[in-house]
Amino acid sequence: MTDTATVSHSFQAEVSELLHLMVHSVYSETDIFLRELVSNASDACDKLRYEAIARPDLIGEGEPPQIRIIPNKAAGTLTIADSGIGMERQELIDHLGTIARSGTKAFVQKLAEAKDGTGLIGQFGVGFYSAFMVADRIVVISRRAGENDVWTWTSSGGAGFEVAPASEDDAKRVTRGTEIVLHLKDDAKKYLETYEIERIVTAYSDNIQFPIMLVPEEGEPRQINSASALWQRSKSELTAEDYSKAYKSIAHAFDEPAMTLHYRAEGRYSYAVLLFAPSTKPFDLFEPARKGKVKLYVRRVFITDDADLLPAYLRFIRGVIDSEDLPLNLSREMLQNNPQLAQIRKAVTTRVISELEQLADKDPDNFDKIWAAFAAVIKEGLYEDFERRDKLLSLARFTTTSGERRSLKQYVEGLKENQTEIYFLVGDSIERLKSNPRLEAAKARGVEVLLLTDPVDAFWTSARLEFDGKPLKSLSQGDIDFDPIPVTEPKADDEAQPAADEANTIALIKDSLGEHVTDVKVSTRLTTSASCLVAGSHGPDRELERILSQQARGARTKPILEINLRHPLVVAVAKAAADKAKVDDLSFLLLEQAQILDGELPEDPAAFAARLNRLVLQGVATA
Ligand SMILES: Nc1ncnc2c1ncn2[C@@H]1O[C@H](COP(=O)(O)OP(=O)(O)OP(=O)(O)O)[C@@H](O)[C@H]1O
Repeated sequence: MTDTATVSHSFQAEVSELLHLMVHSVYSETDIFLRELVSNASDACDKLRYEAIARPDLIGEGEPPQIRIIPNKAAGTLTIADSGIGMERQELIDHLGTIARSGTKAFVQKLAEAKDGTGLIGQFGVGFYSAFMVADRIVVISRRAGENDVWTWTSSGGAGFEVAPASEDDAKRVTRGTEIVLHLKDDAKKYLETYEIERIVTAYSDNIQFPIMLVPEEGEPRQINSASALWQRSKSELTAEDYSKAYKSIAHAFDEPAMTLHYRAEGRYSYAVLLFAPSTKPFDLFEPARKGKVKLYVRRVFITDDADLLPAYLRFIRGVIDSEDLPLNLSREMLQNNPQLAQIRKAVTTRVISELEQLADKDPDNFDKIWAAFAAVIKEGLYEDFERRDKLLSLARFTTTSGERRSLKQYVEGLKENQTEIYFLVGDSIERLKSNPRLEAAKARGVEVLLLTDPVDAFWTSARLEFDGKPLKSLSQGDIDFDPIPVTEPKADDEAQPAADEANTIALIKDSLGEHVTDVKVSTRLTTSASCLVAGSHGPDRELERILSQQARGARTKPILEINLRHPLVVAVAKAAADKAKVDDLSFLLLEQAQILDGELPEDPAAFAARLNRLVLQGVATA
């Protein structure tokens, strides 16, 4: 194989799936293809400007980085050309033949599952491939900055693409960067009209920092975007619409921002900040890498979106930080160890959190959107960011036995007489938690309980936090004493029921269950159920143990069985004292019931079924 031949390649399977959808899509808002291509062109110009800091010859006397849009009615083509970094042969194959971003991969999976994925296209960009919505053939001609070779990539969608050396004419014309020639489908010919192009660029790409030149078939090329770094402008000049557009173009987003933070820090270090919180959740929020996407600029030059400018628990925040005093030639090591960046990170993090606090106060609707989409991420900060833990706790909103989106401040305002702790239960669904027997004593006293169902909840709650001097306590741990809190809803029939003899009953059950539990105790938290399981007061919460053991990250400890002395099943144990087999059956039933109420299986389901049958049949026989 030589470099002079045309070589055919197949698309990665996900790309073929995506293209199939693009080609057959009935999605009406095809305009976004232009935004995607212009934004790729702008990224290419950013990369060139960055590489040229170390190698000024890459730009040299050549064309400054810019983007041109060239309609050609006779040929039926629309060309998007940039004088950016360009791609060499292998880059064309890799970048325009596969999907690298995991977010897009997840997106394609969603598309495959959805019956009609067209709504998803509008909600999440799909980059370069969206051009196949409007074009039936695409030719890409590219020259990497500083290289002699120029390459052509051609595809009509379908299974694959071809890569070949560019023709002499093409090579002469493309001195640096990339030309993307779209052979428009018949129903997409409107994109050859200059007013259409201008409309779309103004709507989606006005904030692109490089000049976007419209090259009409007649007349002179003219710039159609304002090409200003919006974050450098003063707040008073800008409208909500300006910000919304900036968000969409900087974050490649389709939703509206739920929070906008724009300010300039002056002092020891000067920098401009323009940050947004999205109102919807992206697909890659729970990537193990937990990477943020805030872009670092230095004096208007894009440096990287990989500088971790905010802690991982704020990775959903999008936008730009533009420093006046950092050096332009920041290396990767400098990014990690630069004290000035560390300062900026600290100050901006604090500012984002205080902005969220203000939003919660002044614009609860938008705050709720952020909380609904990103609570599970923000709560990671509760065990990671010791310094800001209190602030994050007051930001947090919870579903509780009293309602939804309750803050701890509201919780504390509603504390009952003698209540000194904040109670919570962790589990996997609100419905299941609501029927959890451990809630009974709290319910009888009108005590509010936080119901926590995000996986992260089992982790941060293990950190033994306090709010307003009140410790947060799990109802599935041992040492809860509800007795000092007066009962507001006494259970008449409970009182009427004679209680079983405490010492005797406990001894009987302990003897039956042996190693299956660490202890058997009388419960103060049960009023209607017979039994429940709790962890020791110093061990981990049972839910955390369950999650860790599912991930094979720790063995489970034996629980403590708590029993309700007034429950008929417990009373029956005492009554059956002389019949060891029956005491065993009843004791195990108390344990197994409690396991089932926790959403677990009894250790030996067959033995459980046999036991249940025996007891039921005895009951039927005596009835
Ligand atoms: N005009 C261009 N110049 C240089 N490289 C490009 C150009 N267009 C695309 N690429 C390369 O192809 C890759 C894939 O582009 P694509 O639009 O599919 O995804 P993306 O740009 O990474 O994602 P997104 O569009 O969401 O930012 C880019 O990351 C880039 O490396």
